[in-house]
Amino acid sequence: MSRITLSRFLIEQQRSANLLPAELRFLIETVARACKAISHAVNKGALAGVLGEAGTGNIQGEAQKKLDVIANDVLLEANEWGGSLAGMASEEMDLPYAIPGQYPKGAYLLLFDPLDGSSNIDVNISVGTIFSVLRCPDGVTEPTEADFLQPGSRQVAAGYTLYGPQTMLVLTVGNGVNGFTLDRETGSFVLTHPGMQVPAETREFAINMSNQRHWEAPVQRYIGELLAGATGPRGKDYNMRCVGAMAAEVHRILVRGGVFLYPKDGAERPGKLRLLYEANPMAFLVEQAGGAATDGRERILDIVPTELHQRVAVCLGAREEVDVVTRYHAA
Ligand SMILES: O=P(O)(O)OC[C@H]1O[C@](O)(COP(=O)(O)O)[C@@H](O)[C@@H]1O
Ligand SMILES: [Mg+2]
Ligand SMILES: [Mg+2]
Repeated sequence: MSRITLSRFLIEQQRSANLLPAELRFLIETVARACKAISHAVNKGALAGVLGEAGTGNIQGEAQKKLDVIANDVLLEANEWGGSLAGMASEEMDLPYAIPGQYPKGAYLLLFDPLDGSSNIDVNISVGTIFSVLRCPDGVTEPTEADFLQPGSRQVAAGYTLYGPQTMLVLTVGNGVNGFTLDRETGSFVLTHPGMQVPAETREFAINMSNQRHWEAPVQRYIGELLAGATGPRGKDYNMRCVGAMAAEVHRILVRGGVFLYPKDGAERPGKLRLLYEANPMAFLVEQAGGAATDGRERILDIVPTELHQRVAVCLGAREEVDVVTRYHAA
């Protein structure tokens, strides 16, 4: 069987499905190249002196790891020549980055979480990069924050790269979800997981149980019913898995099913995960794979953002489970 590389796959999408303008294809290939470089840094770990704290903080008051900063720089550098892009926004940058005037300007905006699950990095557990692509509004050459505040339903591409036992890039351009494994010998991402699908039903959930005291009543009720197992209202036993990196949780769901929740955890915080570069791209992927994604009340992709680093509650994965959680919030 001939191997389909990411480049070949993207060219096919451009030609046959007519889904992919050349500019968007270049952009995705550039992001994939940057992720390869991040993967090398992650793999080297202590050998390259990349573990530990950077000694700085981001806009959200979180201490940055060295790899948060390295991954952000790699993505910026790979993309800052412009070409396909008019601007970028990142978890690790307070403000959006407009492509400087001397470079050609493209039609797209790129948003990313350069290193997701960064508390895992020093203990050699999976981390990822999450990205989302929007169209730059017509006539805008110097995008500002307002230009990035588009609902997730307007994404033209989204994906993540998971740096685990294998490095995998999982992508949607609005035509299903496909997974590519990095072949280190050839340096190519190769299509290994075509047409990924989230089964409608599951017996597995992921949530950080240590926040239980902060959850609202509908989430307490839902998780209580799962924990009650076969003798409870759901009539089956559930298993729990929680990696502490959203990219890994979503990957598990895309491969073998499940549901992941990061609910509202206290009056002062609507959730932990960021809407524009975590929840939206993952919601797009999960929906494209036949699953569902809500904040407990509404579809994540319909939320109109008001801030670049806005947080949101997340419930995504198996449609049946997400429907139950969303119904309990409405009750
Ligand atoms: O440790 P907690 O509170 O459960 O948080 C875990 C969540 O936080 C995150 O690590 C946030 O991502 P960052 O590492 O990019 O800040 C998610 O990937 C993960 O689901
Ligand atoms: Mg993250
Ligand atoms: Mg991050």
